[in-house]
Amino acid sequence: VKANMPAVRITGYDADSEVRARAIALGICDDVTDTPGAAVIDADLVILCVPVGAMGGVAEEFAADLPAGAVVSDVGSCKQSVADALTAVLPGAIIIPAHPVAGTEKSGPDAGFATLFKGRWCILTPADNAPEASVEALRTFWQRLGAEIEVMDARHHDMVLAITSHLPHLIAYTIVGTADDLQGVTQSEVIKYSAGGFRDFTRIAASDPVMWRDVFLSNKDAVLEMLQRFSEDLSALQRAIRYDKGDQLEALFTRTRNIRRSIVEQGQDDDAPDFGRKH
Ligand SMILES: NC(=O)C1=CN([C@@H]2O[C@H](COP(=O)(O)OP(=O)(O)OC[C@H]3O[C@@H](n4cnc5c(N)ncnc54)[C@H](O)[C@@H]3O)[C@@H](O)[C@H]2O)C=CC1
Ligand SMILES: O=C(O)C(=O)Cc1ccc(O)cc1
Repeated sequence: VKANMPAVRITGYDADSEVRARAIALGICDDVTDTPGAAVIDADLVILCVPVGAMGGVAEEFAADLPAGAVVSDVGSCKQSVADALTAVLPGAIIIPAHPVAGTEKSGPDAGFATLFKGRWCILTPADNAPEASVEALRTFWQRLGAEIEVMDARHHDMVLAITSHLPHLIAYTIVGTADDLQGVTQSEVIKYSAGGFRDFTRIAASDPVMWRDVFLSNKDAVLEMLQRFSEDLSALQRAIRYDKGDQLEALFTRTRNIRRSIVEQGQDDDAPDFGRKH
């Protein structure tokens, strides 16, 4: 925001006083406050950037100080639970949940950078009664940060992101944990012989534990649905290996290679191991 909209005044609040001090030192906030209420008191737009399980509690803390007409949004990785939590504690407020599908495995104020949202999707999930002018204002805000905008229903968002982002993280956490638990294989061997695929998993598996705990608990239904389908497909592969069905394995691997090729041909990937790319 500082880089793209220098006239916008940014007031920050974080429960951690060290984070508040760092935000000032980095120049990413003009001011920080000691309470959430003081941060929102003259706001046009409030953006909640806390783990998804903490959104409702933070909103409750500033509810009494929120100016009429302010737009309340967020950047959480799942949307229906956030919409429900905010609606419950901010009756009558203009709530437009959002998810910039961009990030890294790093967190904290030092992990941000001005081009993070450039060319990435930002998904808005306004309720049906959200004022059109406010949705358009939030669309313009994210466009000014370089993002491309999609508007969709919160439940649909949660289903799509469950397969494209949440399940890949769950798989990464699992495989790195499984490798670490192996008897008879030392940790140094895992590190020494980790080929590209495993290294990519370790990057994803280094993502913030609290953030991802909250994503899985908050998007439980969609994640469990996708996990069920994934487990069935994995079992089918397991059977194909057990019964030497090489043709089945080859057919699947050919299909998936073609999917990857079509993504690269369309210029929608630069080979970076990053689930946050647009498309
Ligand atoms: N890291 C990523 O790549 C992406 C994260 N998101 C979403 O963005 C949100 C924030 O994630 P990050 O910025 O990565 O995390 P972060 O760890 O950098 O920042 C979260 C901050 O929230 C503060 N906090 C926690 N509970 C609080 C409370 N009750 N009151 C006040 N402050 C509190 C923490 O002290 C921390 O500084 C999450 O909802 C996450 O799902 C969305 C897209 C990408
Ligand atoms: O680091 C990666 O590869 C990511 O996938 C980052 C990311 C994490 C959470 C999101 O909701 C969106 C993007």
